[in-house]
Amino acid sequence: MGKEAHVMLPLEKLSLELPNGGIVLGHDKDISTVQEEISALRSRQRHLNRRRREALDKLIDLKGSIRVFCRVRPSISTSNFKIKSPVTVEQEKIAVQAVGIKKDFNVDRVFDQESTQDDVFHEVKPILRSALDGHNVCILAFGQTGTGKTYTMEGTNGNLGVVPRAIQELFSHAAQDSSSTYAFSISMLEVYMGSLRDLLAPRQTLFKPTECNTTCNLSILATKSGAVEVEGLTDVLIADLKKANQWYCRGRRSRSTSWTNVNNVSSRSHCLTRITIRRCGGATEEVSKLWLVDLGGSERLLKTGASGLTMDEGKAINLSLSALGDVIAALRRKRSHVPYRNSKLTQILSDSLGDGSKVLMVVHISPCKDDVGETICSLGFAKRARLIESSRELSEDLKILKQRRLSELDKEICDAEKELKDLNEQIRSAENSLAERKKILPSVCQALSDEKGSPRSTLVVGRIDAADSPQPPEKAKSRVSHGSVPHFMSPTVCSQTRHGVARDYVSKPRLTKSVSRYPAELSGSQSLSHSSSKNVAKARSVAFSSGVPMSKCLPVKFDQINMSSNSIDSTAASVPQRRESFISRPVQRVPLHQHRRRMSCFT
Ligand SMILES: Nc1ncnc2c1ncn2[C@@H]1O[C@H](COP(=O)(O)OP(=O)(O)OP(=O)(O)O)[C@@H](O)[C@H]1O
Repeated sequence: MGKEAHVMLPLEKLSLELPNGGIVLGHDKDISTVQEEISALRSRQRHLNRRRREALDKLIDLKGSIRVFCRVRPSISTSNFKIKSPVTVEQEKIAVQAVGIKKDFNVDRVFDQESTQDDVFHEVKPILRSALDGHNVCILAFGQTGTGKTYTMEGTNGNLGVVPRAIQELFSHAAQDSSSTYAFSISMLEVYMGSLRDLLAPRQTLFKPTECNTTCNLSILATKSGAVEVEGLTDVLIADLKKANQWYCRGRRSRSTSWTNVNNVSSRSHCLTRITIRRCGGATEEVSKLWLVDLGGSERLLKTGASGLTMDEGKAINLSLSALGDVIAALRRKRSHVPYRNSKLTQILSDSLGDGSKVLMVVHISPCKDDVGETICSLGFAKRARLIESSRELSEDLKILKQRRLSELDKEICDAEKELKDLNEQIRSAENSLAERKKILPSVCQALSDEKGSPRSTLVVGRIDAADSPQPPEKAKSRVSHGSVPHFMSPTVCSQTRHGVARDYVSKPRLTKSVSRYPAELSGSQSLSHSSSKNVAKARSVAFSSGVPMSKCLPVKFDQINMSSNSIDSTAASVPQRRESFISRPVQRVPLHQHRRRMSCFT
């Protein structure tokens, strides 16, 4: 036997067997170990997610489920000398001082004239996590006309506002969180003169551009579970951030705006953007709504110089804002009846303003002396909203305790998020590694799973009961012409002689393990002389007929083990001893050798 000869060894002899039945290839981990690792990481991820959610809920409850921020618009005075503003601010306090007036207001956070869109969004971000966790969330921009509500919510191209940043944040979180899958959809509508307009409705080409070309006057329905739905409102599933921004821009363009003395592009309606979040984690699906509302500006009609339609629009805005004020007052007094139905605006938001939901109101004020009256009105509104949380005004001691608890919860959330980030990385890399293994050893994986349930060492030589044996693939099946033996293996004269010997073994049950594990006529070269694309199926059908899963065999060069060239035939015919390799005959070396090389690409 020359150096070219090869033998076949069962895979388990070349690798380390694990107690769980898996096989370690080389020094690497096996597939089942990686799978176990992934499931352990996932269970830790679930635990941390639960902890993070609980801490966030506590934090938001402690801070107040209705939070009020105040943003002061930069002064737009063009005159050279600076007029002292009647508004002075601290971190959580605003003082308004003018002739005969001195009022202080407390809010949860003040953004002064220098504040940036980043500063505002930084404070808004935690409440978005609540929306992702399954709570209904409502973010409202409120204030006098021209004070920057639209600037805060929409922003400009270079200075994105809360809505585009929130959408971005939702997608970014969804990409990072491997414990749940998220689906987002967007709807936009405007409450205009007491009726609802669908801002994302398909354009009706028959309308002239100046006419109302979006669905008007939609009606509001309350479902049995208490959820509110706007009948017929377009809800677009947004697959990615790009699509989301496209739809959002489209909705913005459809808004009703007009010129007033106070604002060149004054919104003449309340614009409501709704992001519906569907979170699927395991067997449960949670649906929550994130409302981002740019309220129409409260205005003194004389001041805005509005007349005709613009005046009517202003009146409608003021009416619905006053209805919102009534709802807030009823919630504050914990009234059993909350007058949601007094306006379309409050009706739509009714399931996102009350119990279980989180509300954030950003009140916008002007720094100008001329606007002091409106500033005090807006801050009065903010104060009422804030009082919904009864325990707001605390003693200094309690404030310190509360602050300490808030810091603890903050830290808990940060730690959990940090660990979750690391876990996500680990899960991703483990999943990649699992996919790699599955890609590299498809035949091995298949054979290992096929083999489950049958003892690894049991060998049946000869006829196999069809019910017990794995079915060969269709292609292999078509070639079978002699029972379970493929056509290309139909017995030759020589092989029939040997077959007789093999049959003798079958009749002696105790020999089933000790015989060369491959019957003589199924020697390596015969079974493995196929093209690589077909060899798995064919080799399997051979293995089936021999009772040995082919994928457990790895070819090794003859000279790597010490064995005589004719040992297989001689042992088969004589005393059957356990033998786990066999030698190809010289004439069959080339195909087997080729096969070895092909098989090597799987290892
Ligand atoms: N923080 C800010 N920084 C820079 N510019 C601002 C800021 N706030 C508002 N502005 C500018 O002030 C003008 C009015 O703002 P905006 O249209 O957002 O007001 P509004 O409250 O939405 O008014 P309306 O209620 O009439 O729609 C805009 O030109 C806007 O760019």
